[in-house]
Amino acid sequence: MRIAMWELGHGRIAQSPSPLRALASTSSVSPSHTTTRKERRDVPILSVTGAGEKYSRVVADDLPTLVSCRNPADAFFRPLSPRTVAASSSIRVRLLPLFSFIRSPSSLLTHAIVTVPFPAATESELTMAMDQEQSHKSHRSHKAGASAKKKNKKGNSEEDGKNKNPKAFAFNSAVKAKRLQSRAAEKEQRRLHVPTIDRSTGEQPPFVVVVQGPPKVGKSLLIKCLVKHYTKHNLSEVRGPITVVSGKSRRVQFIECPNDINGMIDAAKIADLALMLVDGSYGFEMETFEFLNVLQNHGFPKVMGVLTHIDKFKDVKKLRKTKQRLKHRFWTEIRDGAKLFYLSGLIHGKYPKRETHNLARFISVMKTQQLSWRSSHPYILVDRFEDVTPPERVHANMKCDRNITLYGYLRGSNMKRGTKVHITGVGDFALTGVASLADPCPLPSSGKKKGLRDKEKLFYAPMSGLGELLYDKDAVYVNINDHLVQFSKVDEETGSSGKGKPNDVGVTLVKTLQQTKYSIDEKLEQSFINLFSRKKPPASDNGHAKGNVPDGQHHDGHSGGHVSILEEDANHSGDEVSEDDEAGKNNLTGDSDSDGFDEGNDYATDDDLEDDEQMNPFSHDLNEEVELHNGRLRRKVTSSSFGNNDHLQDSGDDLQEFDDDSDNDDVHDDKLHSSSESSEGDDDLNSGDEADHSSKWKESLLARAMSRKNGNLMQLVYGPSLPVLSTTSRDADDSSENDEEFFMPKGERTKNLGDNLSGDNLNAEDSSKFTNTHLKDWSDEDLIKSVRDRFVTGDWSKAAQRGEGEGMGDDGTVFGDFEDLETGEVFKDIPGDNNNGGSKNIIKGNDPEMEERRLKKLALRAKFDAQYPFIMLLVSHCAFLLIISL
Ligand SMILES: Nc1nc2c(ncn2[C@@H]2O[C@H](COP(=O)(O)OP(=O)(O)OP(=O)(O)O)[C@@H](O)[C@H]2O)c(=O)[nH]1
Repeated sequence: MRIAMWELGHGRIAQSPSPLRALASTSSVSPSHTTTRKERRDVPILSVTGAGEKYSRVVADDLPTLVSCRNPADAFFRPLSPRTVAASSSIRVRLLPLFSFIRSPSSLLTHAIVTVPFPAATESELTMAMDQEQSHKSHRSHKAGASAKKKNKKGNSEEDGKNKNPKAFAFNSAVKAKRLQSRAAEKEQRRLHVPTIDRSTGEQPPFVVVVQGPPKVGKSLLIKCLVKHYTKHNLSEVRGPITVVSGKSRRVQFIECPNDINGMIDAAKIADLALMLVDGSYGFEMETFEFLNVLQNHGFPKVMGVLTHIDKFKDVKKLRKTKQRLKHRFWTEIRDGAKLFYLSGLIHGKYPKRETHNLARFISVMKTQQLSWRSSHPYILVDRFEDVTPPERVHANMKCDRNITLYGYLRGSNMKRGTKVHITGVGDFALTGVASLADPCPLPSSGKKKGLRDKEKLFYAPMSGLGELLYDKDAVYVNINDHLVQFSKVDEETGSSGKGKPNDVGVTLVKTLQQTKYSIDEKLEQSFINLFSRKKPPASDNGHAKGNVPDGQHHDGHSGGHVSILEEDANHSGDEVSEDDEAGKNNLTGDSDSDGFDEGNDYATDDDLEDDEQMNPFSHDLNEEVELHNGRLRRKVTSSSFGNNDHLQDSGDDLQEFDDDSDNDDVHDDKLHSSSESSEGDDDLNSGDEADHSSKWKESLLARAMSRKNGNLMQLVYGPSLPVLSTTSRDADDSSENDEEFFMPKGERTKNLGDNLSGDNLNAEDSSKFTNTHLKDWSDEDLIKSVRDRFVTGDWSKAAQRGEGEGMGDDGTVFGDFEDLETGEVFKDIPGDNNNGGSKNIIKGNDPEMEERRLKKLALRAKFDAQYPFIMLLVSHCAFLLIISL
C-alpha cells in the first residue's frame, strides 16, 4: 500500500515512496474508494469537502497526480517527510482558496486547515521511511549584509536573554501570575455562556447607545465626533435619537441622556450600550452614580466609561496615577476589566480622529446580547412624532384630545393594534393602529433603495437636522445652504447686507424670525412670574457654596436664569440652606427628610429606597458634596472607604498649576481647605450611623426629584398649609405664643410647625388638593351618629341644647365667644335666645386683662414692623396683584 499524505506548500509535486498507509476520516476529509475515474485498488482516495467553494473536491490518486482542482496546473503540492509523519499522530492538510494560491504562493500556509487523524506508524515502516528520506541541501547562509547582521543580533539577544534569566518565561511575581490566571479563567468562562435562542428575524433594529455624563463633560461633542466619523457629516445640534449605519449589517442609534433623574430612567430602559463620560480632571460626579444605580434596576446593559478633559493635566505622572485611580474606581462600580476609554483632548475643538475611530470601532464590533425582558416585550424608541389632529378641531378647542403619530423602530416582540401603551413621562394610551413603514435608514446590504441621493442616506436624525430635512413637531423643514439664500445670517454678521441699502422692514422681520430658537409656546411654557425675590444659596468668601443647591442650576445647563416659583415655595427655602451652611456640611438625606414631601408623589418612598439599598451593589459609602468649580456647581462624589478623596486631592494639586496661571491661588487653597473640612464632617456623620451611608447619595435622588414637583398656586399665595389644631388643645396660655408665631417670618413659622407636627395633629386642612389619606371611615356607626343631627330638620334649639349639655365644642366654637384681635373687644355668646333662627346675642366684654393683652400685641406688631418692613410691603403688593387678577 502507498501513502497518500500531502501538504500544500511551495514547490512541485513529488512522489512519496513511503509505504505508510493513510487513513483519513474526519468530517471534512473522508476516504473514498469509488469517487474517481482514476481509482486504483491499492491507493486510497481522499475526498475533501467543505473547505471552500473552490476545494469542493481534492482527490488523491496515484502519487504523481495528487490533486484534482478546477485547474490542476495551478496546484503545487509537496509530500510530507516521513519524519513529520512519525512525529505526530495527525497530519495537517492545508487548503486555501484557489485565487490567492495563484496570486501569491507565499501565502499558501495561511488559510483553511484540515486535520486528518493519522495512525502512528509501525516501527518497521518508520525505519524504512527514514532510509528513503531525501536529504535536501540547506540554503547558503548570508555571511555579510543586512540580513546577516540581523540574524546575528537576534541570535545574540536570544542567547543573552536566556543566559541572564533562565526563568524568562516563568512568573516572577505571584500577583502577576494570579492576574494572568484569573484572566485565562475569565476568558474561558466568557467562552462558555449559555446558548441563547436568537428569535430575531430579518433586519435588526439599531443598537442604542446612550451617552451619559454630568453637565459640560462633552456628551454632545462626542456624539458629533462619532456621527462625523460614521457619516462624514457635521451635526449642528444633538437633539433626539441619531441613527447612523456603522457597518454592513449594523446601525447605531445615539441618544444624549438628559441630566435629570427622569431622563436617566427613560434612557436606562432602552440602552444597549451606555457610554458614561467622566471629567477626568475633576473626578466622578454624582450623575454617574445615579445613572449606574438606575441601570442596575432596569437590567444592566453594556457599559463603557469615557474619560474626557484629561488634557488639563500637565504632569504626565499625575495623569497616569489619576487614570489608574479612576479606572479602579470604575471597575469597583461595574466589574473588573470594565472598559474605560481615554479621550486625550481636543484638536480644533474636536476629539482626535484616531481616538474617535477607535471608540467607533469598539462600538461597531461590540457583541449585542439583548436583555431577556426587552426581547419579550415590544417597545419603540420614538425618533419622530407628528400631531395629526384635524386643525379645525384644535381651532375649536385648544385643549381637545389630540391624535399623535409616533415613528420609531419596533424592538422586542410584535405590537398589536389596540394594545395599551405607556409613553414615558406622559401616561397610558390606547393604540389606534400600527403600520409598517419603509426603513428611513436602511442597511447598505438591504434591498433596493429609492429616491434622491440614496447613496448618502446612511444616517437618520429627524430632530437634529442631519441631512437636509428637519422634522419638527408639526412641520418639516428643508435646509438650504447659506450661499443659496438671499437673507443669510452671514450677511448680517459681516455687515455687508444689501450693498449699503438700509434694511427693509420685512427683511428684518424675516431675519428675526430666522433667529428665533424657541417658539412662543415653548417660551411661555418655560417662563415664570417671580413674585418673590429669590434668595441665593449663601456662598462662602471663596465662592465655595456648600449646602442644598436649588435645582435647575446644576442639573440643567440650559435652564439659564429661570427661577421657578416652586423653588421659592418648596421647602428648600433659603432658611434651610443657611442652616445647612452653618452646619458646615450638606447632607441631602437630612434635607429630604425634613422636606416632608409625603403626599401626592409618584416617586419612590423611603421603603422603596430601603429595598433598593438591599439590592444595591454599590455599597461604598458615597457622599455628595456640592461645590462651585469653574463657575459651575458640581456634585462631587466623595467616599471615605475608597481612595477617591486622595485622587481628588491629587487632581486638585494638578489643577493648581492651571489656577496659578489664572492668578487664582486663593480659590484653590480655600477649596482644598474646605474639602478637607467636609471630609471631617463626613467622618462625624459616618460615626453616627454607618449603615445609612450606603444609600445617602441615593436619597438625594428623591429630594431632587421631589423638588421638581409642580408648583401649587394655593400654597404660593397662602403659604404651606397649616395644621388645624383642635380647639381643645388650644389653651389660653398658648395664645401669646401663637401671636408670636403669627408675626414670625414664613420660613421659621413653617419650621416650627414642622417640629410640632405629631401623629395626632397631622390632619392639615388643605383645600387645594384632594388627599385620600385622611378620609373618614363612614362605615363606623359612631361617626355617622356624630353627624346625624346635621341632617335633622325641625327644632334646632333642642339639638343646640343637647350639644351644649353634652359639652360638644365643635359647633360651639363656631358660634361661640370670639375676640376681636385688633381692638381687643370680647364678644360673648348668650345661649337661649334663638328667636331669629340661630342668630346670636353678642355682648361686649371689657376686661383689664384683655386690655393688657391687646397692648402687648400692639407692641409686638410694632416691633415686627420695625424688623421686617419689606414683608408688609410685599403682602400689600400681593393683595394688589390678587385684586387685579380677580
Ligand atoms: N479641554 C477639553 N475640553 C473639552 C473636552 N471635552 C469637551 N470639552 C469642552 O467642554 C464643553 C462642553 O461640551 P459639550 O459637548 O457641550 O458638553 P455636554 O456634556 O454636551 O454639555 P451639556 O449638554 O450642557 O450637559 C465644550 O466647550 C467642549 O469643547 C476635553 O476632553 N478637553
